[in-house]
Amino acid sequence: MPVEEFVAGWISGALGLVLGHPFDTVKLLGFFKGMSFPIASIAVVNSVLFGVYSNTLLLLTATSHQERWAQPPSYMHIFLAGCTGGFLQAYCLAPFDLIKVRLQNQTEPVAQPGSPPPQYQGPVHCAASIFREEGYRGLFRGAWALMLRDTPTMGIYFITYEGLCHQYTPEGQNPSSATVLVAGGFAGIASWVAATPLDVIKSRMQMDGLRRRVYQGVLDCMVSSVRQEGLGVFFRGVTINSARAFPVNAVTFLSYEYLLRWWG
Ligand SMILES: CN(C)C(=N)NCCC[C@H](N)C(=O)O
Repeated sequence: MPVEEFVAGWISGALGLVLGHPFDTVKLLGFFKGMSFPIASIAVVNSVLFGVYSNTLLLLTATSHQERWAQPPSYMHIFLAGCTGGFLQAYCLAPFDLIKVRLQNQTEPVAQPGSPPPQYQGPVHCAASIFREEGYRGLFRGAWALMLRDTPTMGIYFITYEGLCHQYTPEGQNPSSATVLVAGGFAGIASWVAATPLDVIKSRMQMDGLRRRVYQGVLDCMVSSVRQEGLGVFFRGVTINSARAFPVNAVTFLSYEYLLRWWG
């Protein structure tokens, strides 16, 4: 099994994250102290996404990454490989994402004098407290919503990227840097527009259980959110998600492609 894609996915995910960090911080009005935890987690998750995507395509089409521009796979194969990568990355992402959401939501924009200390003192303390108070399954709270969010959206992500690259690249050539940047940016936007409804539900499920359980499951969370706030709830954060997605994914795909060309 080729491992370059895992390593390239690892590095490119970390680079994208550095660029997206200011947007992530604004998104939840929280202050996510330190970047080592998000970099480590996104790097692992992106490595799984890109590594599984590329190896699934290799299984389906018997073409390696280097051969794919000359012998493009079908959109069905790209979609299936993207969905497989998305499903497995969601499983790895679940505990990291839960910790990120819990830490972001507990932090006030401005600390009030005399206010109680935060419940979680950092990522490791947060993971240990969730494990102690909510059990092993607590670490996977919201994982179903995350898998529902990421499986189809990663299919959309890779179809958009590969489709735009092919559209703007002469037959048999590698896409130019500008094409990779634009295609990567739009792939990020398309995937986040598709992901936002379940992203909202996922975050609510992850915060559920902190004090008491409110939702019975993903469907119940969807129904009660729509009842209370209307359909607009599914588009909460879509603008900031898209603004963040363009630069993050442009850089992610550019560094991914260049690392693979450099090693190939
Ligand atoms: C949930 N969705 C839509 C995605 N994960 N999309 C793929 C982009 C991944 C990239 N690290 C980012 O954070 O934008």
